[in-house]
Formats: sequence, C-alpha cells, structure tokens
Amino acid sequence: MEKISTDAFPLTMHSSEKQETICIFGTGDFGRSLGLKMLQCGYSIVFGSRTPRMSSLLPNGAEVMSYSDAAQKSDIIIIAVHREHYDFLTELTEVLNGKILVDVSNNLKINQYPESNAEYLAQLVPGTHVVKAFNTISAWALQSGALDASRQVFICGNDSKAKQRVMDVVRSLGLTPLDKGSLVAANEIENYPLQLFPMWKFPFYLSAVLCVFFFFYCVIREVIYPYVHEKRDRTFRLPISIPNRVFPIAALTLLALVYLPGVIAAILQLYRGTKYRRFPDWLDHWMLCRKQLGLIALGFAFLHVLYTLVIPIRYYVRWTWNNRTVTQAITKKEDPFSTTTSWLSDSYVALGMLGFFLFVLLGITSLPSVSNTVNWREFRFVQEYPESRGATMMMSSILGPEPNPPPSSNPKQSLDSALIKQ
Ligand SMILES: Cc1cc2nc3c(=O)[nH]c(=O)nc-3n(C[C@H](O)[C@H](O)[C@H](O)COP(=O)(O)OP(=O)(O)OC[C@H]3O[C@@H](n4cnc5c(N)ncnc54)[C@H](O)[C@@H]3O)c2cc1C
Ligand SMILES: NC(=O)C1=CN([C@@H]2O[C@H](COP(=O)(O)OP(=O)(O)OC[C@H]3O[C@@H](n4cnc5c(N)ncnc54)[C@H](OP(=O)(O)O)[C@@H]3O)[C@@H](O)[C@H]2O)C=CC1
Ligand code: HEM
Ligand SMILES: [Fe+3]
Repeated sequence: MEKISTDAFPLTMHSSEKQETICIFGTGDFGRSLGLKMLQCGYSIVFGSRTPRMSSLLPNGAEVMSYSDAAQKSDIIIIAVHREHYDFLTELTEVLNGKILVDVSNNLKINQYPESNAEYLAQLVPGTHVVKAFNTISAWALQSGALDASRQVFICGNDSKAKQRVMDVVRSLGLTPLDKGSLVAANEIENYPLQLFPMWKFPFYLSAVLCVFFFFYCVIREVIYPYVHEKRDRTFRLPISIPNRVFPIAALTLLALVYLPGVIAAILQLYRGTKYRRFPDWLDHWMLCRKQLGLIALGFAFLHVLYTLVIPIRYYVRWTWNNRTVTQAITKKEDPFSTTTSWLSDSYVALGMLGFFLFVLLGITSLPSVSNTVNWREFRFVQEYPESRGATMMMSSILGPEPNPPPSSNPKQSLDSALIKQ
C-alpha cells in the first residue's frame, strides 16, 4: 500500500468541506481517466488494484491499495474492470455488503451475454446496490474534455437512493444524468454505444432508395428512350449528366422531408388540441432523424455543385460548343447575342449559388459547437429564414423563368445546352 500526498486541484469544493471519497476498482484507461476527472472536481479517490503500486500514469493525489482495502474507504465503488474479470468480486462479498457498485462496463457485441453486465454484477455480489452509469462516456473524452456531444450519462438501478447518489456524482462532474429506470434498462444502455449510428439508418436507406429511383427514371428517359426511339447511344450520360440530375432532386426531396414532420406534428397538435400527448412512433422517429436527413441533403447539394463545376471541361460539352461554332461558320448563320438569355442564365446560376450558401449556413448553425453560442431566437431565425428563402430560390432556379421557353432563351440550356439538345 502506498500513500501519495494530496496535491490534486479541487475546483468545485471549498477546502473547508470534507471531501467525499470514491473508490475505483481497476487502474486501466477508464479507471484512471474517471479518477482524474473526479479529483479535479474535488473528490478523494482511492484505487483498488491487483498490484497496488503507484504508477506514474495514475493521477496525482489518488491512493492505490488492494481491492479489499480500497473498498473499505468508500460506499461508492466504481467497477472499472471488464465483465470477464468480475469473478474476484465474489471474494469481497463481505466488505462490499450494502455498498453502491457502479457498473461502467461495455461489451464488444450487442446482446453478447444473456443478461446485462450490471444484472450479472448484482447476481454475483448480492447485498450490494448496483447502478449502471458512465458506459457511454469514453476515457478519451474524459481526458480531453471534449464532452460536448456526449454529456449525457444514462443511469439505471433498482435502489433509488443509490441511484440518486450516483446522479449527484455525475452532476458534480459537469455531466447530465438521465434516469432510465430500474436495472432492467441496463441491457438497452449497454447496447447503446454498440449501435452504429442508429439515427442514420433510416435517412441513409431513404436516400439510397430516392437515388436509385430517380436514377432509373432518368436512365429510362435519357438513355433507353433515345436508344429505342432513335437508336442513339446516350450511355455517356450515366457518369455525370444523370447523377447531376439525381443529386439536386434527392437534396430537395430530403430537405422537404426535414421540414414536413414539423408541419405534420403541428397539425396533429392542433387536431388533438394539446401538445402534451406523445406523437405516434413513426412521427417521433422521423422528427428525431431530421438532422441526419438535413445533413445528407446538404451532402447531395455539395455533390451537385461539384458535378456542375466540371460541365465546361467535359469532352461532350466542348465538342458541342465547337461543333456549333463551326456549323455557324459554314452555314454563315449567326446566333445573335441575347441579353435576355444572358440575364436568365446568370440569375439561374446566381440563385443556385445563393441557395447553396444558405444551405451551408443552415448546416453550420446546426453544429452543436455553433448552436450552443446562439440563443433560441437566433437559432430559429437562421433555421427558418434562410430555409424558406433558400428553398424559394432553389425552386425558382429549378423551375426556370418560363415553363416552355424557346431553346436559345432557356438559361439552363445556354449553360449546358449540349446536354439537352444533341
Ligand atoms: C443542412 C441541415 C443540417 C441540419 N442539422 C441539424 C442539427 O444538427 N440538429 C438538429 O436538431 N436538426 C438539424 N437539422 C434539421 C432542422 O434544422 C430542424 O429539424 C428544424 O429546426 C426543424 O424545424 P421545424 O420548424 O420543422 O420543427 P420544430 O421546430 O421541431 O417544430 C414543429 C412542431 O412540432 C412541435 N414539436 C416539436 N418537437 C416536439 C416534441 N418533442 N413534442 C411535442 N411537440 C413537438 C413544435 O411545437 C411545433 O409545433 C438540419 C437541417 C439541415 C437542412
Ligand atoms: N476505455 C473506455 O473508454 C471505456 C471503458 N469502459 C468500461 O470500463 C471498464 C474498464 O475499461 P478499461 O479501463 O478501458 O480497461 P483496461 O483493460 O484498460 O483496464 C481494466 C482494469 O481492470 C483491472 N482488472 C481486474 N481484474 C483483472 C483481470 N483478471 N484481468 C485484467 N484486468 C483486471 C485491471 O486493473 P489492476 O491491474 O489495477 O487490477 C485493469 O487495469 C470496462 O468494463 C469497459 O467496458 C466504459 C466506457 C468507456
Ligand atoms: C453553386 C450552386 C449551384 C450551381 C452553380 C447550380 C447549377 C446548376 C446547373 C448548371 C444545373 C443544370 C444541370 C443539368 O441540367 O444537368 C442545375 C440543375 C439543378 N439544380 Fe443547381 N446549382 C447550384 C446549387 C443548387 C442547389 C443548392 C440546389 C438545391 C438542392 C439545386 C437544385 C437543382 C435542381 C433540382 C436542378 C435540376 C436537375 C435536373 O432535373 O436537371 N442547385 N443546377
Ligand atoms: Fe441540364
């Protein structure tokens, strides 16, 4: 057993207050990181270890002892040990009796064991109050302080007093406890970090379906139809022209789907006459994945801009321009400069660029690090104002100024006329 003089730096407690001692079993990555954070927040830390010697990696100010000695120092014991090594705890049943054991463990696979790790721990050492907590916080985040995205700590346990005490600790570390109920919820909490982007699944599949649908629609219209009708090979449209139709259409459809559930929710609330009733599951889920839908829409808009930038360097476009010039020279037929077309073409692209700028602005203000710095009114303003203006601009840029303009006065055609008429 070795004692180190306390030279930690309590930030939140006054020196006159008695420091609460917390015991951490296991001197691995997570135990050390959590210990350091707790020391900084004014707790006394005692580590329990198989080999209790002070290593340079352990935070200054902590004590290290054998598991059984350490357990006697505190009634809150954090088990920062992998589930596979819980066996040694059975030898400590006596000293652990009546104490609060905090299970922080994670597994490698979803539903790896028949029962959750926390329930297993409760069975292994009966007479203790097991509380599940901290498993969604990573050692790295604790050390680097980069906890913006994951300040929430899911908590569950059968003893409400024990849970309350752990929640107090969580709060004093600057984190937000979220009570998920009894220990039965541990399974869900343990599976949570293993789920791969749960909120991305639906938006991802939806955008895949949209892309495939619009892609085949365009292929039928622009490749198969000309081939069947005129025996013309237009397959070269597959890599750029068609994707450059699919991407902006998918972007706009997804953008509409970001704001549609809000409208449905509002109608539903008006219809029910209250906002205090749960939405149906499908609507709830849809509302929760709007951010992901929005970001995918922004991604598609980015792709559309990139694909548009390469239009002038495409062989097919350059060939068409050259060919037109040569044809005009041979036939001695001039194509007079049209101010109207020029205006329309520039406005078309300008609106596209402005729309894209507003789209990006919307995305940037939605970043947590940015949205944390604006107040609710500012956030609503940015979310609502550019969105409605942006959508109007984009729609007008898509619909074009005239429903059926003559070929030379269509701004879209003047930009990439070769793509339309060949
Ligand atoms: C590029 C881009 C990036 C985006 N990034 C993010 C992001 O990072 N984070 C993010 O959250 N969104 C993001 N979004 C999505 C979008 O910005 C928001 O979903 C948008 O603010 C929703 O506004 P709304 O008016 O449709 O709905 P809301 O403001 O949610 O309101 C709609 C209606 O539903 C009611 N309502 C809403 N929620 C509840 C509820 N739980 N219970 C009861 N009533 C409720 C409201 O009172 C209102 O009547 C992004 C979108 C885009 C395009
Ligand atoms: N790392 C992370 O970011 C996170 C980890 N967790 C959870 O925290 C727990 C600890 O993780 P982590 O610190 O990364 O793991 P480590 O492997 O780094 O540390 C585990 C510690 O357990 C102790 N231990 C006790 N008995 C045994 C044994 N028989 N064999 C090996 N080690 C033993 C050891 O401490 P000693 O040598 O002092 O006895 C060891 O340092 C795990 O349950 C993990 O799921 C949860 C969230 C995030
Ligand atoms: C820098 C910004 C932009 C520029 C320069 C631009 C330019 C263009 C061009 C040249 C076309 C014609 C492409 C073709 O016919 O193959 C086009 C089409 C289109 N753009 Fe944009 N655009 C921009 C941003 C946007 C944004 C942000 C959106 C909305 C998400 C958007 C939506 C559309 C749509 C829906 C079409 C029609 C696709 C079709 O059916 O052909 N554009 N744009
Ligand atoms: Fe076009």
